[in-house]
Amino acid sequence: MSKTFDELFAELRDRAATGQESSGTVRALQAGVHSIGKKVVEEAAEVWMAAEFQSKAEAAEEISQLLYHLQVMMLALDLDLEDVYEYL
Ligand SMILES: N=c1c2ncn([C@@H]3O[C@H](COP(=O)(O)OP(=O)(O)OP(=O)(O)O)[C@@H](O)[C@H]3O)c2ncn1[C@@H]1O[C@H](COP(=O)(O)O)[C@@H](O)[C@H]1O
Repeated sequence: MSKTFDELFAELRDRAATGQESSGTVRALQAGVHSIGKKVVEEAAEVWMAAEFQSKAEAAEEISQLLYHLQVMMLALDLDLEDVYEYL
């Protein structure tokens, strides 16, 4: 089911609060900022490649994954949406 950026962030914050390792988000947070940072860079590169060489739908999927990993990084840094929106 699709969701908005804000809805995903609320869901990930709830997942983090449970601490259940069945959640990939919890495992990513346990792995830490260095590991999350590598995923951000990896997904950013996949967005670039999809934009240049793949379909719009594939680019959209890669963009969604990059947004997810950016949100995980925000949680790792204890940043709220407002902390980021302030700069938009
Ligand atoms: N939207 C996402 C989402 N986007 C991307 N990802 C992660 O990003 C990975 C995609 O990376 P790649 O395409 O590079 O695939 P991969 O290299 O095979 O993945 P890894 O081996 O690195 O895990 C996926 O395997 C997920 O781990 C996501 N993981 C979770 N969500 C959503 O987050 C919510 C919480 O999920 P859980 O924490 O897993 O319960 C749910 O609504 C999920 O739909």
